[in-house]
Amino acid sequence: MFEKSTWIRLPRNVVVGHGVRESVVEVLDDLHMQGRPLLVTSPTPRAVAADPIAADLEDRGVDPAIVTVETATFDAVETVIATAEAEEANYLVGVGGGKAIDIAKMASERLEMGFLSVPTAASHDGIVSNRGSVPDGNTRHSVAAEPPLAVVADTEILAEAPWELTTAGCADIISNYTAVMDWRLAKRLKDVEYSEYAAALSEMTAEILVDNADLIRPGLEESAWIVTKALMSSGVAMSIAGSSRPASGAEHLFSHQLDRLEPGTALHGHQVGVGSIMTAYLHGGERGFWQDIRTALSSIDAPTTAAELGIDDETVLKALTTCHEIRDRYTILGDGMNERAAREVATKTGVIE
Ligand SMILES: NC(=O)C1=CN([C@@H]2O[C@H](COP(=O)(O)OP(=O)(O)OC[C@H]3O[C@@H](n4cnc5c(N)ncnc54)[C@H](OP(=O)(O)O)[C@@H]3O)[C@@H](O)[C@H]2O)C=CC1
Ligand SMILES: O=C(CO)COP(=O)(O)O
Ligand SMILES: [Zn+2]
Repeated sequence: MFEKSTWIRLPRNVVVGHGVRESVVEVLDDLHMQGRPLLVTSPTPRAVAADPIAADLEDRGVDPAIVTVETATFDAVETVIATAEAEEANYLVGVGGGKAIDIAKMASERLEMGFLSVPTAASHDGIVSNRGSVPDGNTRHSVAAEPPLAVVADTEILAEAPWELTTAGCADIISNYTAVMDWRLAKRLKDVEYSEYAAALSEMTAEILVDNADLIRPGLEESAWIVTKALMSSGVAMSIAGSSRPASGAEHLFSHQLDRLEPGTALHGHQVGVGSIMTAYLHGGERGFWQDIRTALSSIDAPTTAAELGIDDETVLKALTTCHEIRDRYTILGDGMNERAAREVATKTGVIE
């Protein structure tokens, strides 16, 4: 008897475009979300978007509360939960980069409340995903969490964000190539759960982004549009898969380990991009695919070396040789690289000198 079942959780409304920040109230109405919102944000996104959204809401007769979080920690999630309870909030609105949106996701899961995702940076593909990434002890990767009921992505705000945030988002997408290679390898070697639809969507998303690399330039609203759509498509792939597998392989393990060794030094997307160059090399040896990844990253101004990440060579080697321990996810790293092999891949790909 066929007993498999699947439950794909996706946002109901996705609104992307110029000035759509002002549509938050309409989106709430459309979802029949009533009562008091708690805006969950971080310092810069608060000034850029959360305060103006709060003012819009007040003008429309809604009385929002607001909480600002500084770091992606479980303490921050607890602060949001306590604030939501104290302020008698009925739903959450995450306004910011990956940190604010993930904290809102995790808190909404615990509070059993809906939430809206309002990205202020096209820097990561968690904008629509059903994953939340808040470090907990040794766990740094994402876990299942509440997906947003709706996304409101204002391309005017996203285009004005610092260019490196957009290049980080592009690199997070380009890394889908190696994530899917790792996923297929794990399917073949370990028979892990695999979705061809999610894998194809993830690869196609990277393909479209790379094909449009010429259009992705600083300050252009069209660029913000292209990158944001790609980030959402990648998030949908994760939701279809019910895991981050389509968008996270060994290159993400490398990045998560860098977050432990050198917290706050480089952006998530930039780290996974550099990781992807090296894991593409491991998948394809000298045959050239890793050069394609590196070229794609350079074409959108994303870092391709440890020096450009601001991370020293020894830390890169330490991350490469230990990151397979981060989670139970089979990748091209297998049961780990030794130092000589790590030095070879990092040197051959030009990541370290
Ligand atoms: N859940 C998921 O599926 C996924 C989650 N992630 C997670 O997302 C995080 C990475 O996201 P990322 O956005 O890079 O991290 P942050 O949210 O930390 O944002 C990066 C920086 O950008 C600033 N910022 C955000 N918006 C603006 C703006 N409009 N103008 C100026 N500055 C701005 C932030 O300011 P400030 O310091 O004031 O906040 C912060 O300094 C990681 O924790 C990663 O693990 C990544 C991919 C998928
Ligand atoms: O960053 C992600 C996808 O881009 C989420 O992946 P993780 O599950 O490795 O945190
Ligand atoms: Zn990522």
